[in-house]
Amino acid sequence: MDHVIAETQTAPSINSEELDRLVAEADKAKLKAYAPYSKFRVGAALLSSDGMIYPGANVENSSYGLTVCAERCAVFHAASCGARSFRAIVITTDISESTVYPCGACRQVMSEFGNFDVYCLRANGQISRTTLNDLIPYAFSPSDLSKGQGMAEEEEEE
Ligand SMILES: O=c1ccn([C@H]2C[C@H](O)[C@@H](CO)O2)c(=O)[nH]1
Ligand SMILES: [Zn+2]
Repeated sequence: MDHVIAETQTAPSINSEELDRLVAEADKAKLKAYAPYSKFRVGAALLSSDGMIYPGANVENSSYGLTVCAERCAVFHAASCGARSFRAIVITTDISESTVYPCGACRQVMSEFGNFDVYCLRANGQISRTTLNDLIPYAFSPSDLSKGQGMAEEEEEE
């Protein structure tokens, strides 16, 4: 874990063997990216609390806006297999010069399933560790929906 730069105060949620496996799976997933337009390949590997690893890659579309990022692909993959709780995600790109972090849409989608560690891997092997809480403070969350319930009832009464 020496090569991991911690950008958060919290303790790591996974050990170095788990990280190695996730890195290998994310790198493998990146090779399957469908990115003919941007040529920007992204791979992700999401570890569920029951020890399963769900890979994902970005999938682009000729109607550009329909593109789905690697992170959301991994989350939808996992959720559609029944997973609901996660310990960490590793994201990898071909960029060495700087760390690439998940886009806003993916931060929101990941945060639906709580707070977990986000490892961003550079092509040169350097890894930055952060958390969803740090990446998306004040995220809209499932509990926000119930807060609106009272308002809807009040409106009905009028
Ligand atoms: O965090 C990110 C940022 C971008 N992309 C994808 C979307 C698109 O296919 C390409 C360029 O934006 O990279 C991801 O998969 N994850
Ligand atoms: Zn994204």
